[in-house]
Amino acid sequence: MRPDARAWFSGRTTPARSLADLHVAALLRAKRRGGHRVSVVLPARDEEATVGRLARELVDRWVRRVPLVDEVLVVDSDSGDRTAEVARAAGADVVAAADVLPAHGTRPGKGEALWKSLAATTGDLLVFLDADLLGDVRHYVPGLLAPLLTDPQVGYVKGCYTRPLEVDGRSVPAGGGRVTELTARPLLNALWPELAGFVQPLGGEYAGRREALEQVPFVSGYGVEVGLLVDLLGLLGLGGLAQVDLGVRRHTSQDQEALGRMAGQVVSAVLARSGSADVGGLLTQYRAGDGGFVPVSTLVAVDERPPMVTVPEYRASRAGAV
Ligand SMILES: O=c1ccn([C@@H]2O[C@H](COP(=O)(O)OP(=O)(O)O)[C@@H](O)[C@H]2O)c(=O)[nH]1
Ligand SMILES: O=C(O)[C@@H](COP(=O)(O)O)O[C@H]1O[C@H](CO)[C@@H](O)[C@H](O)[C@H]1O
Repeated sequence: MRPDARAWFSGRTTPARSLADLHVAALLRAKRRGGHRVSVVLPARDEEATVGRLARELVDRWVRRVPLVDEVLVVDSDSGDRTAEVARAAGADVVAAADVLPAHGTRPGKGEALWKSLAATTGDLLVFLDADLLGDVRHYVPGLLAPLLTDPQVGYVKGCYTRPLEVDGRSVPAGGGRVTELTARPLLNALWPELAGFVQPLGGEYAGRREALEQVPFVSGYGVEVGLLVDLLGLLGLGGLAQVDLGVRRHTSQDQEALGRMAGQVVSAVLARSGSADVGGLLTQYRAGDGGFVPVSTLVAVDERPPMVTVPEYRASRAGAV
């Protein structure tokens, strides 16, 4: 690892493996002293099985009992199941991604849901969590907020963790983060070695200051995490980034073909940022059929939304909020 990445890894990685690692009362004081509002955002597509427990725990613990959080918003990303109803019943605010900034239309993808969340929330600090998290994640929100509440130099914080893999309902202790290990990490190490200290560059749990997040584009699909990391490196410098060790992260996993498409989107986002010539953006995978291999092609080209500060309706709403 390059010296700058190693120094960053050593100096900017803090433990938050459980609530025991955190001084929640001090964080609450720091929030009040700084006059912060905190929004937690759950992008959710077809997560009815998991979003309810997660949203309920967040609202009960971090809004009602300990007011570290001011709003929990589930952004319903074109779900076909009861995600919205389940999240609302659990006490979360819910908005359909398609209903936010309707004049700007709607696009599929996680990054679209996250971009829209900037216009549907009020916090100056935002925390993003996947809606398919499993297990005890009580410490995730305070852990991700801690660097933002205690160090004004930090503008963006990524969670890191070990990644058990859930396969057919069985959990194996390692093997998760397949796109990270097989695609994102090799690419990032080659193209932005200063980011080599990030243990989970694609992780879905992160937090940031609105004043930073609103200044960068959001890749509309699964390239959003790698896009944000590279763009916020450019905006804030390595010194403005941090990571917290959240211990373990379990979530519902997708199959290899789906992750292949995800990897295609990540590669497109990286190539677009590395100055590579316009790439085709078409991924062809193969399914084995009785009569031989069947090609299946998917568009993985980068589609991204501009920095939210360039959106007039957003600027107007924020002017009204000041
Ligand atoms: O079009 C999409 C795809 C995914 N997601 C959400 O983004 C998070 C991460 O997606 P997923 O679980 O599919 O990715 P994985 O964690 O398996 O890499 C989850 O909360 C999804 O519901 C979303 O809001 N819109
Ligand atoms: O880190 C990864 O390799 C992928 C896939 O994880 P798994 O192999 O399903 O544990 O998961 C992440 O990547 C996505 C793209 O950036 C994020 O949107 C997800 O939140 C994150 O889970």
